Amino acid sequence: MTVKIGLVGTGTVGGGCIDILQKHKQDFQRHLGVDVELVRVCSRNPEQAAAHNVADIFTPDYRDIVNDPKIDIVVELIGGTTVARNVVLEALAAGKNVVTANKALMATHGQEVLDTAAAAGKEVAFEASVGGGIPIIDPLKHSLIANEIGTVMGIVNGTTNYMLTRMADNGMGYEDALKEAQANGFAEADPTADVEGFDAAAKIAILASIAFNSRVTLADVYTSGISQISPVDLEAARGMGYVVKLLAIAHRTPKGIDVRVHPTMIPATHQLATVNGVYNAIYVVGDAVGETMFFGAGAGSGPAASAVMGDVLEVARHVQQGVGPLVGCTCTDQLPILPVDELQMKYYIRFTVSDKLGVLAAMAGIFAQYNVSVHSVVQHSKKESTVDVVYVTHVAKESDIKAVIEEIAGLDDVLQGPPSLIRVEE
Ligand SMILES: NC(=O)C1=CN([C@@H]2O[C@H](COP(=O)(O)OP(=O)(O)OC[C@H]3O[C@@H](n4cnc5c(N)ncnc54)[C@H](O)[C@@H]3O)[C@@H](O)[C@H]2O)C=CC1
Ligand SMILES: N[C@@H](CC=O)C(=O)O
Ligand code: NA
Repeated sequence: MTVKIGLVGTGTVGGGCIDILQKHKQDFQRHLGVDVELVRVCSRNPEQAAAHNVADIFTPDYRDIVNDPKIDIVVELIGGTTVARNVVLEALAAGKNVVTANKALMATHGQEVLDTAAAAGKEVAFEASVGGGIPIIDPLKHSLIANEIGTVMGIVNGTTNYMLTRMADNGMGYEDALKEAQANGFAEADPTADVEGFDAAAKIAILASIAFNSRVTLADVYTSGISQISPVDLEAARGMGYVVKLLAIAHRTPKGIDVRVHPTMIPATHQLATVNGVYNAIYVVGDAVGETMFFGAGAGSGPAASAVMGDVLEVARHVQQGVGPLVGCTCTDQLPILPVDELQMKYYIRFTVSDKLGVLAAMAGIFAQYNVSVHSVVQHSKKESTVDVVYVTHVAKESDIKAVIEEIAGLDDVLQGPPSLIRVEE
């Protein structure tokens, strides 16, 4: 039997999938006994289909794919939560299996998608939605299933990791680093999702849902991106023996799920500190297995297409064997989300202030007023009349830190808007 594939989206990831299919179709038959055929592709860019030699099966309308009775698997690679949601839900309702790389969709409408799949008796696979080419969803759903997972955390956005690496190691400016990441096909259509942390937040929502068997959505994740981070912070961190990474963190705690994304200072010796460029790494701790770490390219055409095609072949195998969905939704529990204000950690905070007598004393008074103990304070001259003042605190409560920042930001001699705030993990 030939399993027929319809592909919606022929951009970075879709194009990579077409390339893999064309290169390895015979190998899939020989090694796996799986015969797959790409029968229709759809996008807003017919020139992409032509560039991948599939102009003859191109359609501009996704309904030509979801309504085609001979198609077994619909691959959604357009992104976003509007048309993509229609493609996925309509495909399932029409009795197709679905493979998607869409973390925004799975982190916001995951329950609806999985319920629709269950009602239709079809599969939804989304390995590429987290960590690009790194296998992480499949290990959580299969190899690690015997564990109670306590922690899943890591670097899950290739764009920002690439930018932070270029800024720290090559002194590159923020805008230039972002342009490079976009040119490499790492960034989302709207890179705000990357730099403001929403892409990483969607990914940790997906991972936390699977790891803790409890639905976590994008809206549950406290999110802060890298747009306030400047090379000054990266340099200051280096001077203290730290590196700055955008970490996605999810811990199971007695009070609920602690889930967040924010720039984080980690010691230069930490196992995540050497994960650079577009690479991602996800650290998972289970009660039986202990510590595990998954590493690889988190974005880009080949890595993402590798994960998508892995799902396609697995689902195609099930279609060929006539077996139904093997693993559907695993969210059996309803754990609360821990409010971020309850966090207790160390903080790095940089303010830009006028170089005037009395400013530092006023700031010190505010720290003391909220019982936030300062570990170190360093003053860096910026221009003649302004200075950067960098504080590192002892362990403090998030709500107290917020109050300190708000009050200091209100002082006349504090110049910038929000200060640079980086949480410190030891
Ligand atoms: N680029 C990457 O490294 C990775 C991307 N992803 C995800 O994969 C998905 C696709 O991303 P990219 O390939 O990077 O995007 P892209 O922007 O390169 O390609 C998007 C494709 O969707 C098509 N499209 C957009 N709206 C459409 C519509 N209404 N009807 C039909 N086609 C439409 C476009 O014409 C284009 O062919 C997204 O969900 C993204 O989050 C996941 C892992 C890595
Ligand atoms: N924009 C994402 C692409 C993969 O999910 C990233 O940079 O990691
Ligand atoms: Na993956």
